[in-house]
Amino acid sequence: MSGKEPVLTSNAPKPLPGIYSQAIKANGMVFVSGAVPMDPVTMELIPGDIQAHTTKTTDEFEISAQQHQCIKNLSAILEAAGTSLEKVVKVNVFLADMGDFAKMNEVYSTYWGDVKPCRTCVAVKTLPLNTDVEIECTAVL
Ligand SMILES: CC(=[NH2+])C(=O)[O-]
Repeated sequence: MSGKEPVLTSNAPKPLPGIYSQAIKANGMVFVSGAVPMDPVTMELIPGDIQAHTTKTTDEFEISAQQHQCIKNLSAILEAAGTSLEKVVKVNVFLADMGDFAKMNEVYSTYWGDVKPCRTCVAVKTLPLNTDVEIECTAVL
């Protein structure tokens, strides 16, 4: 397999068959595909009012919930690969609307402790399934 080892866990949404892997381990690193805010059990995008601790359903809570789900999915894939969120060195965040930048950062800042991974954030025209956010990462094993 030329030093490339695919990662597959049922604790994260299944990848599209024949299209991409959840992650690839290679050369002491793990490269994780973009995670969308999909529930791995239902394979559906989480609803906007998912925040269990509030009844608010504003855009702010919607993207927060979506972002937490993306990171939860990344975390499940990293664990399946034998590493963890703590070992992430690079993150790419894709937003459907750069107007969400500040609220995305509010949630984002609660992860990764003091030494944050490198990060790129871009807004794109649309994301798969019309979600608001997609996040990918690279970690060391
Ligand atoms: C969802 C995703 N990672 C893709 O490339 O379609």
